[in-house]
Amino acid sequence: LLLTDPSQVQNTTYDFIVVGAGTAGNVIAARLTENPSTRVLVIEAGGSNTGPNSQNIQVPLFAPQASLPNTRFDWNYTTIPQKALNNQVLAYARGFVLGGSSSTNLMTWTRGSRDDFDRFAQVIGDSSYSWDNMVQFFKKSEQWVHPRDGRNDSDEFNPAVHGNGPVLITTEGVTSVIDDRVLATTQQLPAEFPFNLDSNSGDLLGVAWLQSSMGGGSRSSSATAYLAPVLNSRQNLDVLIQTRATKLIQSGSSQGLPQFNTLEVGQTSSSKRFTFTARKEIILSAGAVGTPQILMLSGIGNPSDLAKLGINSTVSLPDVGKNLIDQPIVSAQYIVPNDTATLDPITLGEDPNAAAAALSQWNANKTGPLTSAGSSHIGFFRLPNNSTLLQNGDPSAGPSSSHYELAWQPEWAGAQTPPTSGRYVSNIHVVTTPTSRGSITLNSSNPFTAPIIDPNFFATDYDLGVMVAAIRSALRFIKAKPWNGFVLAPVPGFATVFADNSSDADVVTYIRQFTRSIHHTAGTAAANKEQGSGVVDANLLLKNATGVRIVDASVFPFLPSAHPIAGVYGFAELLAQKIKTAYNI
Ligand SMILES: Cc1cc2nc3c(=O)[nH]c(=O)nc-3n(C[C@H](O)[C@H](O)[C@H](O)COP(=O)(O)OP(=O)(O)OC[C@H]3O[C@@H](n4cnc5c(N)ncnc54)[C@H](O)[C@@H]3O)c2cc1C
Repeated sequence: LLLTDPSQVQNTTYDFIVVGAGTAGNVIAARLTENPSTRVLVIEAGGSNTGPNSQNIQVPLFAPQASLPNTRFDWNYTTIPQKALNNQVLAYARGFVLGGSSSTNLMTWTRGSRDDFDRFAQVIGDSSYSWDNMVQFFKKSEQWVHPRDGRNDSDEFNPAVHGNGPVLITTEGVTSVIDDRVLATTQQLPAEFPFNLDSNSGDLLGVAWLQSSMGGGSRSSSATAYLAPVLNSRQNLDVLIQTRATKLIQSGSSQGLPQFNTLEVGQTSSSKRFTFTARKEIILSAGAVGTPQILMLSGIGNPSDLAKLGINSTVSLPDVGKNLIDQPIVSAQYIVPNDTATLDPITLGEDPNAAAAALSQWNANKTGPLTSAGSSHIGFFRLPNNSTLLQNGDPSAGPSSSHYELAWQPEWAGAQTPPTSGRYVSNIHVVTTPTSRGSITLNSSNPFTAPIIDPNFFATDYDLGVMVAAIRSALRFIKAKPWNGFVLAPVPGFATVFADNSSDADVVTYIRQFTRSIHHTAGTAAANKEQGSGVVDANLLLKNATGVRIVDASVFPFLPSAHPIAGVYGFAELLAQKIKTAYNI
């Protein structure tokens, strides 16, 4: 049942309570309720993924609008001023809707590398998280569907890599004017930019066709793929939306440890509070911002920090909210001939007729330019082994992991103020193995006050150096022969960086002005095998307590050296199985 007010919930006790109907939360809820005798209550702060404006979270090309601040789908967070970015305050998107950030993200689907997951296994102390074991859970979460335009996609992916799960994965719904040029560049410069048929195979490196979580011409989220098919048919599943978990309440002790089986919820700062009890566990899946916030509101964190806000300590776990990892992203744009069929006439608003025609085509049969997620290709790369950036050690998980990512878009994209006309190709650059760490801290003991968010971008010279290297690498790509006569010039704001004699200082100036978050927040309730550090153990159970497990991006001790959501789904599938085994359900 879908419920919108806590007073509508008929029962006060369930087997499991899941906090957050986001990416991971819906996987857990859907898998646990496969057994009809297991009763699950899900609490979600945001609203429905259907209804007013929901086209923005369905149409692939509208994905950048899905996460805009001040919409009903976003938490509307901002960061504290970022010192390394000229003290800019950045928008910090998080999905506030059924499906969480899987309903609002940019849909890029990358698992990461074999070494990324083997490092997880080592740090968490459990071989379940190794690449070889995770493949079955990746496959359990997704399946390949063919691109919307019906073209032959056999040279765009490897079917053996993909599975038979609910999330739909595909390449762009339409081909683009840059596809041939990107592929020709991989042939011309194969040493630096090799072609990779499917970078979800564990071998991440090289340039691949971009895979996105969409199918049938629409976004595929945990709400559409996992929740919607079972929500009305399973009597043992209740989902309460528009309701926030305000704190965990200690219900007693078990095995000499504080036990948390009771959850307090409310709809506004001053509204009545309700409590629900879990017979077995409360599973926090509120994401890398929400989960540490709930823990700290419950007295779980650094006791002296919490005391300053008048919160009594229940469990001392100083790493709650620490170790925030995010990846910085910066874009560059190039001017291409005005008769080029880029996506700009639609996305920049220059041609309202083209935009209207594209929307009616999408409404009629879910085909056409709106079935593009924006990028055509994505590449993951390593610094050269002799790079001075690696002289103090390699922060990546191993030789199959990346240090940076490049992607190419047949349209204007980036933080710069967009023009209203013209045709462009954009290049994005991402540091995928950053060494900077930020934090989530409480601003107040009021659960309806946003926490203090600090991604702490470019706190290390390594991160800044990798971004410079990524931009220089992208320049070698775009200055290669296949782009001659097509890329006419960089946009004026990128001209200094583009110049053959640009200095590193020029590149850094650009980076400081235009870097944004890619919104891959993770690590704020990290899993760790060491006693005395981290927040959860190898089974993702809260340390020094009983009754609480955490399944979301906050448990990643590192980010995969790619986009994280396929890994979040994979972890959630693995944990659903671990929980079923633990309770014999
Ligand atoms: C704009 C944007 C673009 C991104 N692009 C990509 C991409 O292209 N590819 C990729 O791999 N990753 C991308 N990411 C990251 C990816 O989407 C996330 O890492 C992933 O979805 C996180 O899953 P999660 O389960 O940890 O959290 P979420 O999916 O965010 O779920 C958390 C849920 O908990 C709810 N919640 C939070 N607090 C409370 C509370 N107190 N009470 C009740 N409910 C609560 C939230 O409303 C939300 O529904 C992007 C993220 C964003 C925001």
